[in-house]
Amino acid sequence: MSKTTAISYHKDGSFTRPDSIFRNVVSRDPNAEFPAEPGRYALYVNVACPWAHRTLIIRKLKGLESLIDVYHVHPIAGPDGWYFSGQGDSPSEDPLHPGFTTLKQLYLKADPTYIGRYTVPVLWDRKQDVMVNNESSEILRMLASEFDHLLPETQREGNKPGGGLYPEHLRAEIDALSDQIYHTLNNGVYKVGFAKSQEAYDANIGPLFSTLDELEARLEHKPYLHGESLTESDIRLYTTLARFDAAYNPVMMSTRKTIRHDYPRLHSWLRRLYWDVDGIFNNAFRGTTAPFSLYTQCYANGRQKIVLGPDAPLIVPDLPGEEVLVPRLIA
Ligand SMILES: N[C@@H](CCC(=O)N[C@@H](CS)C(=O)NCC(=O)O)C(=O)O
Repeated sequence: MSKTTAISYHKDGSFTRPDSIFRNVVSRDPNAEFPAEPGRYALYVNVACPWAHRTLIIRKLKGLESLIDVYHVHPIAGPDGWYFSGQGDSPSEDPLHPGFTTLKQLYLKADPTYIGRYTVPVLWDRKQDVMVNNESSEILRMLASEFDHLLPETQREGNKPGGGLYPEHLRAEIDALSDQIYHTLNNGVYKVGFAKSQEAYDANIGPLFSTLDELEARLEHKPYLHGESLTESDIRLYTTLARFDAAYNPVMMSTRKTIRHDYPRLHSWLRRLYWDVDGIFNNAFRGTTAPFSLYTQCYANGRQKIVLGPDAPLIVPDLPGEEVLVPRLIA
């Protein structure tokens, strides 16, 4: 099957996100096409990207750092999209394909007929030299469960309090909440911030804040979205809330409220994950969160490119730092 997808971001002024195309799975089954093996897979990420952020969180939360490599592209796109810059954490070329300087080259190596967006995250199989998957929700799930036999007992899902990140008895509830969070928040902030018509903006801003209001109420009697323990839904919400006051509110026009001023329970939930005061998350949240000012800068850049146009001035708003956005929690 030829892997093609629409490149266009907009339909009638509304931002649309095409489906990811590479959808293979890594499995704990040693006979699978992509069996979980130490050192075999690598993740390509952009530290500013919330979808890639999901995969960085789960890699650290599970303690998979020595089993799965990470390669960073430059956080701000070049003329050909994501590229390796040799600056900060980004190598000057693709470590697995010397000479490749863009993610586009990696996608075309995976499929020379590919026409579509060159998105992060990408999970790459070094052994067969192929792209396994470029859909963050699926990579999140694979990394959460399929490498467990390579990890110490305490890191395995079945041995986690509450039955792990995606326990059988909560699956329907987690899927339903993830779906709502995806449409109104994870992707909702893009539908608002990248709207190209007042109608598209108006249609999406209400559902975004209704979901935040609902989640605020939901946390009244429980520390995490589904009860006493962290689940997949918390990870999926975190990547959006960590960027909310730094980027989605000031740059992407989700201006009605901020997390730190208007949502005390969500704010305290965010600070708890971020600071990991009980040391139960292997610093997976703060340790994978970029400097907040980078989020501001990257979204200002993205909105200029996608909505305002290259001739518009690039203005990056001034914002407070970590000490105001997520004040430190002491154990
Ligand atoms: N559904 C994908 C979406 C990934 C995605 O859209 N990533 C953005 C960065 S935040 C990207 O790479 N965009 C490049 C482009 O649109 O050309 C996932 O969740 O993995």
